[in-house]
Amino acid sequence: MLKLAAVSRSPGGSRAQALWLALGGVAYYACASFGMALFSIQPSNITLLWLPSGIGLAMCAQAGRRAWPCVFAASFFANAPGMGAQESLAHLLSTCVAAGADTLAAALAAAMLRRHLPHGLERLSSLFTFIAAVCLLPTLVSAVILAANLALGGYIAWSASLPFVGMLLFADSLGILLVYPLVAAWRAGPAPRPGAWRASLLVTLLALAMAWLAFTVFAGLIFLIVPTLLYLALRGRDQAVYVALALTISAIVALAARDLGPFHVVDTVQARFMLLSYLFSTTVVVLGMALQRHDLELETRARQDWQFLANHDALTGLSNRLSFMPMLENEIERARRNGRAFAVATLDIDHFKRINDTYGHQVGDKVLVAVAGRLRAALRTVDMVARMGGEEFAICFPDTPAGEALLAMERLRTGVGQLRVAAGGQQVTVTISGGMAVWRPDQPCGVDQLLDRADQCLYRAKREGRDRIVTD
Ligand SMILES: Nc1nc2c(ncn2[C@@H]2O[C@H](COP(=O)(O)OP(=O)(O)OP(=O)(O)O)[C@@H](O)[C@H]2O)c(=O)[nH]1
Repeated sequence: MLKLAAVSRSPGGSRAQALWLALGGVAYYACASFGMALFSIQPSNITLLWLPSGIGLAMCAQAGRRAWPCVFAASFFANAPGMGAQESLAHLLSTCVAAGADTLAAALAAAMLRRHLPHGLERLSSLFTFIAAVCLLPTLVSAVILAANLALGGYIAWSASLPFVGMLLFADSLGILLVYPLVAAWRAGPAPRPGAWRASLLVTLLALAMAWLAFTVFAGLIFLIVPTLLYLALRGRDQAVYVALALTISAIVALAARDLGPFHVVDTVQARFMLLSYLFSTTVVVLGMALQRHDLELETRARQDWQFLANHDALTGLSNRLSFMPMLENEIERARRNGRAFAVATLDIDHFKRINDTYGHQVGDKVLVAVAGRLRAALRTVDMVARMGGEEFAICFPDTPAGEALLAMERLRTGVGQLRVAAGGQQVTVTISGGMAVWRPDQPCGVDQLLDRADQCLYRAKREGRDRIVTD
């Protein structure tokens, strides 16, 4: 699963941020200049991949408004030669509008990221929100402005503006999709060990070699790049995966800019191989993702099982002491806030040792399960019952005055007395003794003290002859 952290605002001071912005600006300018040279389909000069959109987003997500002038300047200087900014005032204005649109897209994407994915691209389920809100929407706004600006400036015909918007939308979104995860993973994760890079490097080289061969020898190889990168996505470290993805996609776009290669097929043998490769890669990718999801489900279920086992008694399924104590603590907090009383009881099966000694441990266990079942069935859903250990149980009656809780305890005592547990040909009956303490707002006390008071009452019930409830 793709797990990414957000590009956060750095607490590292304004100096570090200035350096970050300067580096971002240079990277923006370099990628934009190279992009126009490498990734454009000649002679239309339409850029197929605009990595600066991702760099601009990372800069704005990191530094907010302070990044805007840097993005604007980097975009302006990258666009200026192509748009002839120095030739006339009109061209200068068009270049400014283009740089403004790029800055707007970056700022908008950062704002959408903060609003819709404050923790970044953390889960597979947030990928579609990321694509729609952070990639497509901001780039659509800038693409429309850019296309209109170019048409108004006479750079392109109005009839070409619509396909131009479509191209920009994809090119800019792709830039965000490739750069943002890379930057986020770099800033969030620990630096990978050199050894971890070796395997990733080999797979990256394999993907790059496939891209080159697809454009020179066998077109269908283009589709086999997908399962190769999927292997890395499922096995490699985040940083390595995003580096490989960015490099491979950039290489493909750069190769395609000169010659459409595998995307321009006339040879039937090549076309059939492409078809098979496409079907194979689609199957592998879908299967891989489905298996990944299945693995995650198993992991989640195992974690839930462990959590249940840690908080519950394995024999009776009731909560155990470990989970009962914090529940009781919460209840005390709640009662303190509301100024309401509530009751706590501890109860114990009478002469349980005798049952074990007479009928054996297995019957003793059956008695414990039967008593636990009766307690759970007779109590309200809001009441909390736990097996505290051995044959001792505890109950918390939230928001319940002493009289009502005592009635409930008496009902439990009678109910348990009516239980019949089969032991060979015989029927075993049991009784319980209980001690009850009431937490009152005018006499507040802590968890240990409250349970101790209930225990003292329980001892009294035992001393006074068992099969009874005593309250303090
Ligand atoms: N079968 C079974 N017995 C258990 C379990 N946990 C504790 N016991 C037994 O429960 C018995 C508790 O005995 P005692 O503490 O002497 O209490 P008692 O016999 O119920 O006597 P009073 O509480 O004074 O009425 C011991 O024999 C323990 O071995 C369990 O999970 N299963």
